[in-house]
Amino acid sequence: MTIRPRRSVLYMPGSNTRAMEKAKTLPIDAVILDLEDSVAPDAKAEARKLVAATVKAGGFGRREVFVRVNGVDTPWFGEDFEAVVPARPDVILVPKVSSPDTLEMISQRLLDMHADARTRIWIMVETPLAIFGIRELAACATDSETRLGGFVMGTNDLAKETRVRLVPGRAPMTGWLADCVLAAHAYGLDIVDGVYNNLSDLEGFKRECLEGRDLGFDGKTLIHPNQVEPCNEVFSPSPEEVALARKIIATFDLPENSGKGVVQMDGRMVERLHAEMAKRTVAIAEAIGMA
Ligand SMILES: CC(C)(COP(=O)(O)OP(=O)(O)OC[C@H]1O[C@@H](n2cnc3c(N)ncnc32)[C@H](O)[C@@H]1OP(=O)(O)O)[C@@H](O)C(=O)NCCC(=O)NCCSC(=O)C[C@H](O)C(=O)O
Ligand SMILES: [Mg+2]
Repeated sequence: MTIRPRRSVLYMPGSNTRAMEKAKTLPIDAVILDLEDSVAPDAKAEARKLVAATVKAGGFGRREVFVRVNGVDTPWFGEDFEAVVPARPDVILVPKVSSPDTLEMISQRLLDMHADARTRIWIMVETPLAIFGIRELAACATDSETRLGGFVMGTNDLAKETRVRLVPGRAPMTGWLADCVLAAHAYGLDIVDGVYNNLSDLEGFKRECLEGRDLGFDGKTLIHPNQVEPCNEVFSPSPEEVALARKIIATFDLPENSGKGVVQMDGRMVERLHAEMAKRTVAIAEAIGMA
């Protein structure tokens, strides 16, 4: 089983050369070089050039490289796309996508530009309409031409659009988050949780990481290097979980269990579905260098 870990996904403004260089030294799974909200209108053209050159130059190692372009309804989208696609990032992240039509338009554009086959499209889920239509958006993954690879939650924009408050525990939003996780995983997509704005509150941040992990997110988007370590810790399996996973796999590999769907192990029921989950845990551990 091959798995691409996406525990820690760090945003940085595409206008900030120092941050983009620093990202190459951080233990993150992915970077998002941002051309949208963190770049002021007057700085967009310069940032676009800088991001295209940074992606082309490479040096991010095993870290996956996302570029967040401006939304399709903005004056910058077309030029962002023209500059970023030839640079061949792993992912182009498109904000404020609310319907499959937009996704199809983006895919057609990639096709017309003969984009590198490995470049995927991810979308930010951050409008009320995207939440209403999340299943239809996720179902676009069944058409490989859309290149849809996953979702990133935009919890700040969701709060802005709905007037929901970003309170500890996120109770007002939990139903939406859970629906998005369900839709993503139903169609084999990865999904990454939104950001935690208070970068000096690491306790609150860790609590929100745990919340996201327990809801089924694959990782969390981050805004500052000090969030990386606690995030990786929460979204990595513990050594005990990996050891248990190996034991479950080994138990089902025993010749006497070959025909069994369920066995008893250390006083608990273990089914083949647990062996499948265990294989995923081990694959993640291997991918992050734990095993
Ligand atoms: C928030 C910040 C502006 C704070 O920056 P700064 O004041 O420079 O912080 P520090 O002095 O503590 O920085 C220490 C060193 O770390 C580097 N740094 C800081 N942030 C990053 C980063 N994100 N990536 C890489 N490196 C970073 C500094 O350069 C310092 O390095 P050094 O000098 O070598 O020691 C800043 O953290 C920041 O800009 N964060 C990202 C903001 C961003 O991208 N926002 C957009 C995404 S969030 C979003 O849009 C939400 C979504 O759409 C929604 O709707 O929810
Ligand atoms: Mg947003």
